[in-house]
Formats: sequence, C-alpha cells, structure tokens
Amino acid sequence: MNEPIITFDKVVKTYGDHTVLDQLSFQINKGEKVTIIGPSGSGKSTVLRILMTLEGIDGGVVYVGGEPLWHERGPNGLEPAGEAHLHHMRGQLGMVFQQFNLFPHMTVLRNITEAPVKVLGLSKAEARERADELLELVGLSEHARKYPHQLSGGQQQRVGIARALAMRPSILLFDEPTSALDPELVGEVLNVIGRLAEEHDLTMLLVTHEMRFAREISDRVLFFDRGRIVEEGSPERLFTAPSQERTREFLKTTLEDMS
Ligand SMILES: Nc1ncnc2c1ncn2[C@@H]1O[C@H](COP(=O)(O)OP(=O)(O)OP(=O)(O)O)[C@@H](O)[C@H]1O
Repeated sequence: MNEPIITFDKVVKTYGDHTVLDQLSFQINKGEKVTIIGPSGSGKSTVLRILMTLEGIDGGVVYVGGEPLWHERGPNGLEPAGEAHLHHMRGQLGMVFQQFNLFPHMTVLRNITEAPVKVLGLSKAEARERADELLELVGLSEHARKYPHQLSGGQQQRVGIARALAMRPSILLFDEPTSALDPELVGEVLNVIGRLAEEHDLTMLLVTHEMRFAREISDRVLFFDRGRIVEEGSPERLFTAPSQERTREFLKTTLEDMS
C-alpha cells in the first residue's frame, strides 16, 4: 500500500547565498524504511532537521501525514504555520541524534518518562510502564536508575532510541546514530534499529554512513548530492548497479574507506 506519510514538494533551504536544498522533491510511504546517503554537506541532516521543525524552509511545501508541516491552510491557501500548528505536527515525529542529546542530570528512566509526562500528559505510572517496556526492548532494563555518564556511548544511544519511541511517533528519524560511537559499540545500536525496522510498522528515515547496514534494513535508498536526489532505488539495485556516475563514484570511495 503506497500511502505517502512524508512529502517534500520542491523544498528550498538556503543559508545566506548557499542553497542547501535545491527544489527537493521526494515521498516516503507509510511504514517504509528509507535511508539517505551522500557526501558530507549534501543536505541529508537538513532534511531531518526540517522534519523535526528545528529548521524552517525557504520555498516549497513539506507534508507530514497529508498535512502541511511548515504551513497552515488558510482562506487564501497555504500560510506560514504558527507555533500551535508546529507543536501539533511535531507529535508525529521522533528523532535519534548523533550525539544522543540525553539530559545529563536525569536518570535513564527519567530521560524516557519526562516528555510523555510533560508533553503528552501521561501519569507517572503510565509513563513508567511505557519506559519499562522500552528499556526491555533496547536491552537496558538493568540500567534504569543510572545516569547517562555511567553508560557507554552505545548504551546512551539505545536510551536515545527508547526516549524517542516513548512519544509513540509514527515516524522515527535517525541522524547518523552510530557516527559518534567507538567502532566496537556500533553493532549493538544497529541491532536495535534493525529489530525495530523488522518488527514495527513505524516509518523510518535514516541518515547513515553505514552502507552495509543501509543495504540490510532499507526498503529504499536515496542518494543525495548538493541538495538534490541524484538517484534512488532499492538497496539491491542502488548498491550493485547504480545508474549514475556520481553514485558510482561515491559508493566506490565510501566502500573503499570501509574495507
Ligand atoms: N546553521 C547553519 N548555518 C549555515 N550553514 C549551515 C547550517 N547548517 C548546515 N549548514 C550547511 O548546509 C549544508 C548541508 O548541511 P547538512 O548537515 O544537511 O549536510 P549533511 O549531508 O548532513 O552532511 P554530513 O554528512 O557532513 O553531516 C552544509 O554545507 C552545511 O555547512
């Protein structure tokens, strides 16, 4: 079933005279697991930051769940969205950050229960029950009472995943979730993400430099260069028989770096 849950329609993002997203258009269907790959500075993280409403747009329209994200429908068509609309839309999305971004002064448990209590209005007991399930899912039940600094980077990132899931988003965004980790800790985080991808109907959009992982978990891969999609396709096709020279070059250097 191809029901779009994210649509970028000719989206433009600029910083000064630097065009970071250049009339970018793409769609992600409900339940799809999509990875974005591409060279540094090609605009991959910017796409996620726009979806999380951390960055505005300078042109085009972004739709989430059929509703414009950065606009509201007014009597004269689309108008720039107000804070209430952005707040409402934000609830559909969760994000796992490169640097984990946990609250350092809160226990693991509190990191996970804080937003469901404060933002969703769950009772402490409900939030606690939800957190317990999620800690089990990410294999950290024993660590609920610890503080982030008492955990390894891989464990912290798994808390980051549990924290994002605690808000029950329908879309989960991952911004290079393993790139701040020591190599020996990457596997445990990828395992958790892989299991989520297999077992949940969550829509996942993942920016990663882990090409093997992208190949394993994605339904579709988007190759970005200079704020545009140069090529997209199934991982089997894109990684083995890219049609564009730019994709071939990128994969060649990236895969060489990994070997
Ligand atoms: N706040 C900002 N102010 C000015 N320029 C920015 C800002 N944020 C991002 N950029 C620029 O926008 C471009 C795209 O950045 P983005 O982080 O989306 O790239 P990326 O593809 O995710 O790169 P990487 O793989 O290195 O993370 C880069 O050239 C970056 O320098």
